[in-house]
Amino acid sequence: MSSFPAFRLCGRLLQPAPVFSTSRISPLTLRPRPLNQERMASNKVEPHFAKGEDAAQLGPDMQTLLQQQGWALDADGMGVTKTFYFKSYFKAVSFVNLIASESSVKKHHATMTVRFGSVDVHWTTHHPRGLTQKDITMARHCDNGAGLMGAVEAGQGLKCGPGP
Ligand SMILES: C[C@H](O)[C@H](O)[C@H]1CNC2=NC(N)=NC(=O)C2=N1
Repeated sequence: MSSFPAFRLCGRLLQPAPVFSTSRISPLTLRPRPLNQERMASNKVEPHFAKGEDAAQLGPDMQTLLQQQGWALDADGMGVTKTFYFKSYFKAVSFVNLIASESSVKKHHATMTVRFGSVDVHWTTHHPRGLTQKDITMARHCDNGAGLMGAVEAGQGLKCGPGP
């Protein structure tokens, strides 16, 4: 049990975690193991295109998404993810509905997490497994839709603050 005080933010119980805990110390090296993010950054993940996709054609479009549009590969390179930020919860939900509408048309559906002022979006293709043209098309649709909904830069989105 932690001896640090716990408090609530946005309904979540927050407990400060020590930077290094003994469970993260390797008995062999006595050095802390890297945090998840560090591990992912040092492990270069490559896009994994689904069987039957033209990787030579999709590759450059994928690189544009990753290098210029703020998308990131997920841990196994089978999907792409991006967080969109909004000034209101209503805008965030409207953005989700915009994507949901196009998803019905294209029969391709994102995993989306709506927060107070942001939406996490993840695209992947299940059959065949990997990244496809559909994921790229829908990711672009998200970028266009975010523009229409007045998405803002990270840090400018609506944040959960202390109540009155
Ligand atoms: C039959 C139906 O079209 C498929 O199951 C669709 C549904 N929506 C989907 N959405 C996404 N993101 N990936 C898929 O592989 C997928 N498959």
